[in-house]
Amino acid sequence: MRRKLVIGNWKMNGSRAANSTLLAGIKAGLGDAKADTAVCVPAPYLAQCQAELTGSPIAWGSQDVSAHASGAFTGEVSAAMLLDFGSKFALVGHSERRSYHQESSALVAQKALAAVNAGLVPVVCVGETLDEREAGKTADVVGAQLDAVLEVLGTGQLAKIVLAYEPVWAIGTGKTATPAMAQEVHALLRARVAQKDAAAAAGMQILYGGSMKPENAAELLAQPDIDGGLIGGAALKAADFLAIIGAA
Ligand SMILES: O=C[C@H](O)COP(=O)(O)O
Repeated sequence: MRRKLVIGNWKMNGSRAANSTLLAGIKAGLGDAKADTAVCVPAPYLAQCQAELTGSPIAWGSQDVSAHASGAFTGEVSAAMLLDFGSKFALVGHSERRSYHQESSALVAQKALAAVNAGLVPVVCVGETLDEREAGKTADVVGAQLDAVLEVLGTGQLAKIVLAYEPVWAIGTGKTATPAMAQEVHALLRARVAQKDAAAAAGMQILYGGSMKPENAAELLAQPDIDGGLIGGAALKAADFLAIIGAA
């Protein structure tokens, strides 16, 4: 039985004061939630998460990680640096990184590998655009994005990653994939992982992201291959984030 995992992706939002209020609200309302919980925050706030979340059940992580271990890579943050601040997760290949920063699937795969090698859990994001979906290319697009990662990870490493299916057309738009649409893609992603490592596929947490909110979370999270959520906008309000965690 896979545990449910709900991750809040704050994107480029927050301030020290607002973060404190949000984290305190989440901690206060978490109760005995059954789902695992984490927040992926802008890198400058990792120290704040470490200070305010250590000892709580809430894990934290980054929204990106360098493919390189160290050196002359201005502006990048290495996996070791993220670990220095107690991070557990690193998002890799979020569609906003792929589209605004031209990150290729090959680079995303190298980032996932760097994370795994350092002991971070990469949350590998895949997803198709609306044009790709309407052209019937969803399976090919997400399959190719996944394959790039499967190619670089060695035996045993597949059990150390989390996948997130985020249809690009559903991110921040208020449009959500129907539970059936999301389930179909999650099942095909799991089947593709199973071709390489059946045990890892059976245990792999595959999260859905894209306008998940309290009103639609329960139905999405009830699907057999949806193991949690990667939450954007609704993760910025403690009550909404807690409601989604409660639905998981
Ligand atoms: O990483 C989170 C996703 O991009 C979803 O964002 P959203 O919940 O605001 O649609």
